[in-house]
Amino acid sequence: MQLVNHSIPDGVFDNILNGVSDFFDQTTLNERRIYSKRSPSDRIRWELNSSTGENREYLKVVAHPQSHFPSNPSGFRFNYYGIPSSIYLKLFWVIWCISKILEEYGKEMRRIVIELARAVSKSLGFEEHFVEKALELKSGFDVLAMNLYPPNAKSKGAVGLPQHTDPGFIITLVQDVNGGLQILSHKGNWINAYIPHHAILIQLGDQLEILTNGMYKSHIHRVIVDNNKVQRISVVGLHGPSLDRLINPNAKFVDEKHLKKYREMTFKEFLEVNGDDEVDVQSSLEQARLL
Ligand SMILES: O=C(O)CCC(=O)C(=O)O
Ligand SMILES: [Fe+2]
Repeated sequence: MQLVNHSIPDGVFDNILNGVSDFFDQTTLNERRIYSKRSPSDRIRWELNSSTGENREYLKVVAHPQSHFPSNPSGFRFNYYGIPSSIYLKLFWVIWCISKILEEYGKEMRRIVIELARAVSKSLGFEEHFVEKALELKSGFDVLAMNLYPPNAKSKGAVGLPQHTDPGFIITLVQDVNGGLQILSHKGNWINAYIPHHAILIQLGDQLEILTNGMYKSHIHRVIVDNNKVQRISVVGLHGPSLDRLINPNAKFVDEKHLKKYREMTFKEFLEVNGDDEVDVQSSLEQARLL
């Protein structure tokens, strides 16, 4: 689904995509490596995968309930592991310059997500706050992932990101150039996602599938890079329930004909099933499946 009439000023999209592009342009790979995973408590996480199975660099930042953009010092590491402080200061400066943009973007996406939660509640026949309450979205766990895919000439294969679903309620996505993202249709065909300029792509996440006992399906998607002449940036908002919230198929969707298909887990447990931690925001829908 694409949201076009969203009342978010165009400048918010231009700022975030330019800001993320500046971040990658103004820093070297070695400098960005500072944010490699070192501890599960890190609130900023960088990774580069450059192989036949995945060609993507990303920076993930926790955006809610507490934003960890580097204007908030708890999100920032200083002077560990013998890395010269000049590199820390440079990265701090570069990210600090875009932190207001990230914060503004994160807030706009949350507003959209709450509006969608109300629309989804009504579409399910519940009162409009049903989803917000069931997932405790007020203290929902949101992560922004800033993804950079190389042009085909620089990738190690056709795959930007292998097929997966994303945890959470709703996933928002904006991009600088079209190309690469594909969504699996219910008939089993890969559909190229075309996202108009200044539109937001909305995908459904695992916890909505669990809450509705499989009535709404989490979107299976992947990124293919072999047609990309230029590099592509996407900014993905993973908007989830509160980490401590137990997520269970709602009774309305369970009866003798529709048995409970997923086990009950807190969102945090769900994110940790495969040995990942919450900032990795990896799916474990298959492990949660009972039927
Ligand atoms: O970059 C894209 O188009 C998709 C990224 C994605 O699926 C993710 O970050 O989970
Ligand atoms: Fe994804």
